Amino acid sequence: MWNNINNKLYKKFECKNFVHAFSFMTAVAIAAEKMNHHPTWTNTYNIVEIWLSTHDEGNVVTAKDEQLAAIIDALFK
Ligand SMILES: C[C@H](O)[C@H](O)[C@H]1CNC2=NC(N)=NC(=O)C2=N1
Repeated sequence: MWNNINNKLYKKFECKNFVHAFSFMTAVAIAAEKMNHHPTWTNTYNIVEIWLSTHDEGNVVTAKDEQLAAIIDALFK
């Protein structure tokens, strides 16, 4: 589940391996680009950590972040 930490939605995804992590990130990147709303993230081998906030609104959580979070959850398989 996503946690609201310091005005960012945060979630840690544990993937099977690096290939799974990177294919998940690729799917997220395509979705993010389509909605012109982009994650802040890190990847270490099978772990993908994601933070979502809206820079244009002064780095707060907006409906766009909630929307992207739901899409990301749906893409995690
Ligand atoms: C110019 C461009 O449309 C904006 O900077 C977009 C791009 N992607 C973005 N992504 C996020 N997470 N927040 C934004 O406010 C944002 N704004």
